[in-house]
Amino acid sequence: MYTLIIVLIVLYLIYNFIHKNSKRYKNEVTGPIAFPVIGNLHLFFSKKRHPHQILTDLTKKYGLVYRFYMGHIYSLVVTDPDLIREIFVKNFDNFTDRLHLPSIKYVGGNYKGVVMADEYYWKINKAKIISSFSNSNLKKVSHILEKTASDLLNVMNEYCSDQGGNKGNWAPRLYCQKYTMNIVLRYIFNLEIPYEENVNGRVSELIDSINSILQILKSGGAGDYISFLSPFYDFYLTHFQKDMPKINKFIEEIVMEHIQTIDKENPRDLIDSLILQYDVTKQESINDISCFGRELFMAGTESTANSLIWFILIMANNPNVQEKIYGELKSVSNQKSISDSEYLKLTLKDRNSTPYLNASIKESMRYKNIGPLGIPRACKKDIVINDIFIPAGCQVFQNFHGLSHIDQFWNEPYQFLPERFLNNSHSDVFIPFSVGPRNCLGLSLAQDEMYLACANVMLNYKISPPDGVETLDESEIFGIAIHPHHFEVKLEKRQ
Ligand code: HEM
Repeated sequence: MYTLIIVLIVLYLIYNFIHKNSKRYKNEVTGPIAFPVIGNLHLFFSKKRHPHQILTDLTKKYGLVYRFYMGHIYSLVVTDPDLIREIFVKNFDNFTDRLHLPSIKYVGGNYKGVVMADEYYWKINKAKIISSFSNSNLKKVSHILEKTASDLLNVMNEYCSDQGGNKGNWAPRLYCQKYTMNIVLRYIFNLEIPYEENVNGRVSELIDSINSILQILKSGGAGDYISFLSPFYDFYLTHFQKDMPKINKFIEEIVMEHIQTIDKENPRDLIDSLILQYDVTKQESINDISCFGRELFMAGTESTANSLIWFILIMANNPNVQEKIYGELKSVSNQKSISDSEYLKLTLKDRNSTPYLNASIKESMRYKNIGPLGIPRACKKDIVINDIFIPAGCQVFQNFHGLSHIDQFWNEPYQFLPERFLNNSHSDVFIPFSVGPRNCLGLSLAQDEMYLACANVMLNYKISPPDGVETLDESEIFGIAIHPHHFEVKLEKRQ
């Protein structure tokens, strides 16, 4: 009996090996040798290189499009900008879906929200979200952004004036998280968490829960991609994971409070606008609205917070760039007799006058791309695009890290050189928000948040590594959003 089982297992492994490595279709691309069961996942076991770096390294051997098995799932890693547009723009209908994996199912509430929604729900929900975005009084968004950026400056001011009190160096992480979180909270839920509220309190708990949920997406690995482990992983997530219920409770309480206090003629925020589109007597509608709120909250906080954190770190390491930005901002602010904002010296209206800052923000997002592999999509039907066969069920990765770091597209890609964006938008390869109808919904919000925070922080403060430290560590921690190791900076108020 045991012998038979062993023979069957060995036969299966041989079959699986041949199946994965043989070319079954004309025009199929090749890739690294894939092993039975794990496929190419073993290549990620390196301690020195992160998955996005490994996938970019592989382009040297296999080119800008290659096949990579994530466990049993045939995946295509695409670093060819033309092919990315062919797939995600021209053939969008065939690549609308996300992959059905336990982690995506769990985080996306059974594929029903928007970020992790499957094709069916995405089509219904995206229309509702877009209509809510334009209905709600989000036209006031610049006011929300300015107020939140000014709150950030105020806490930084307090820090600076307290420095005599030995507060030590300034750690930007929680403050940047709070900045982006407050924008999303105000924008979606008409809520705010004042900076005076202890950063280690309720908000911090929420941030911790979000971080561990994002950790699930990051490390789904074996449970997601090794088929016989998936049901166990699914069971574990549904029954034992404690963070999602915490976030759900937080969001559901807000939605219920909105339902009770809504003024139908005057929606306060995105949740009110969604409530107007649903029959909220049904629990299912409440679940749907809560799911949108949760997903937007998660998609909109860590992504921009980490982009901002990287910007601050990079500025500390590049004093010359920082001085150049300051010079530009100072001259713009000197030319303004009155500010167009009740809160800030520089606003979104100044963007056209600050080309060097704009270039530096772009370059920081290229240099440290927080979402180096985007959110993969699934291929619906077998298709041949640009002479490349893509099978149904294939998972397609847009290799944003490769697009931002391959010599073929950039001179000195591992140097931080804002000048490269001064006369060239590089919009062919610089696409951190993805392309096509399912690209990032928060693109302009994220860009506005970045601009307001970077412009006003740079105008008001000089940032440098703490005394005795020459440069801050720029190495990356892999996650759903790539982030730096914990760091602190010295803040000096500009006169
Ligand atoms: C630096 C900041 C950000 C970056 C780099 C970023 C990048 C991305 C990327 C690469 C995708 C995947 C698109 C695809 O499937 O091809 C995405 C999706 C999405 N992002 Fe962002 N994002 C950022 C900030 C935000 C913000 C502030 C929000 C909103 C509050 C947001 C909301 C979303 C949503 C809702 C989706 C799902 C879109 C869909 O599936 O239709 N993002 N983002």
